[in-house]
Amino acid sequence: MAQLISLGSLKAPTSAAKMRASLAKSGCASSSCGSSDGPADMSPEMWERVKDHPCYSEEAHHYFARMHVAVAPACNIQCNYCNRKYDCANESRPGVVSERLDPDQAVKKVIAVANEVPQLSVLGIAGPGDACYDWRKTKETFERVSKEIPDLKLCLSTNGLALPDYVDEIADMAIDHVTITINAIDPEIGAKIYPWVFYDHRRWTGVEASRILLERQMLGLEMLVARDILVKVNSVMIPGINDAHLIEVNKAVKEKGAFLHNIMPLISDPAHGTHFGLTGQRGPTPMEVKALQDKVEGGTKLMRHCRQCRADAVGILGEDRGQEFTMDQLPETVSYDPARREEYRSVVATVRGEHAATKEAAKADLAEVRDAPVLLVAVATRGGGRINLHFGHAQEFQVFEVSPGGVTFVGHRKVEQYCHGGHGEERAFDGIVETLQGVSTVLCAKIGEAPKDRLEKVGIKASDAHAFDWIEAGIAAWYAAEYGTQPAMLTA
Ligand SMILES: C[S@@+](CC[C@H](N)C(=O)[O-])C[C@H]1O[C@@H](n2cnc3c(N)ncnc32)[C@H](O)[C@@H]1O
Ligand code: SF4
Ligand code: SF4
Repeated sequence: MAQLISLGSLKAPTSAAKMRASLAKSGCASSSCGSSDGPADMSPEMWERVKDHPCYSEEAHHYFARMHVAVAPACNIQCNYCNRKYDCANESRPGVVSERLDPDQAVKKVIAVANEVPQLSVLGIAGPGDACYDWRKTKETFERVSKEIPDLKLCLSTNGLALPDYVDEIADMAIDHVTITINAIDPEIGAKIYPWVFYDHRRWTGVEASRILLERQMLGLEMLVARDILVKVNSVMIPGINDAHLIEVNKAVKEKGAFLHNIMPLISDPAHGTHFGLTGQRGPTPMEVKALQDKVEGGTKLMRHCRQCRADAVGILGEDRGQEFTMDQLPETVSYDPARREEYRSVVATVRGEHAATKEAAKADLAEVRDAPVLLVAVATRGGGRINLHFGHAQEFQVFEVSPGGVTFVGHRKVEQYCHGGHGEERAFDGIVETLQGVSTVLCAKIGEAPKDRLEKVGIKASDAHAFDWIEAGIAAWYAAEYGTQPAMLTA
């Protein structure tokens, strides 16, 4: 299985033939092995549209990467949580960029990344301002990239105010995925989030501003759905302002046909210079986010794996390779070579087959279901769907809920890396313990005795007994060993 682990590291796979041979031996050499038609709750046609999009499919994010190009700096509204002037190269947060690009530079960067990052499947424009308000640059970038790399999926993110003006062009350009940020459907609540909007040549404030924004967001959503474009709705969860209200937002966007709802925690820090940062508005804890997400289950399908990326992020979700591709590092001229991306895709098709097969096998291998607890398990992974990262190297943990009913992904939690070869391990460890609130066990590829004992003292077990297992299968095996009951169903 060593070759598969090298895919799990998500560096460019170098020995596709070896990997296929290994899979053939295990009786799973074809991409049709397992459920290649996708999850049971999705039609095969829909699966085809999302299966390579790391944000629209939780399963795809183990294998595929996105990149954002920061060509849209201007914005037509103000949100109380956003300040695009504050920038830090080490920070992963929406609206943050190291350099703004013009469409020429963006095309060059996309080609350079596509040549180097074979996992790349999506090009997104998420600001740092608004992709629709800065439409001329968004459009030119997408049109030119599509000519060079026609199979790259195009994706944009907008507050929705200018969206209805461009829906027809969006459809003509085959942009299949659009994200609208909708934080409230009640203008009174919206007024606490948006101090002003700029619309129809003038600035609007207060409830009137939110009413206009809301009407335009809903109109844009309806127009996109009518053209069969997949819409993801982002909502920033702001405790005490719109947290309880997001249940209503979820219902409303479901009625209008949104495909996904992404409830994201407010990131708030006085140093960012935002209104909320300065007034001390806090963001929710991971457990508060989970509790809200659990309440809206049954409404619009939830995205739980969003990493709240920078507007110039590059790579697999959770890793950011943006600093490797700044303009000053790119060659004078670039030309697209599809070979590595093509090879990678064929390898992933095979590996996915095996992953699906392990789940099918686990379903078929049901043990008697007995009373056993519902637990949260945190997994250290570098991608590829495996438990393949050292505890001390994790910058985030993927969290799964496990019970006799199954294994379900519930979110990720970012942490400061424990081992950094310097001071600060104490602080990092305390942060990890706080972030892992509610988690009973950590599964990782390796963990030292010292951190393991310290975790145990605060009631968190840690184990590397399932190193390099597929994540869900590893969790299921761990659970079966601990509680004598195999989870009944494995869901991604
Ligand atoms: C930078 S925006 C770009 C797209 C567009 N301007 C918008 O707001 O939808 C990308 C996403 O990040 C969210 N965002 C920006 N600042 C945030 C913060 N401080 N905390 C949480 N989410 C934030 C926005 O609400 C939006 O959903
Ligand atoms: S709409 Fe987007 S870019 Fe504009 S202020 Fe809000 S979060 Fe920032
Ligand atoms: S911010 Fe969320 S939805 Fe956007 S690219 Fe990152 S993970 Fe995907």
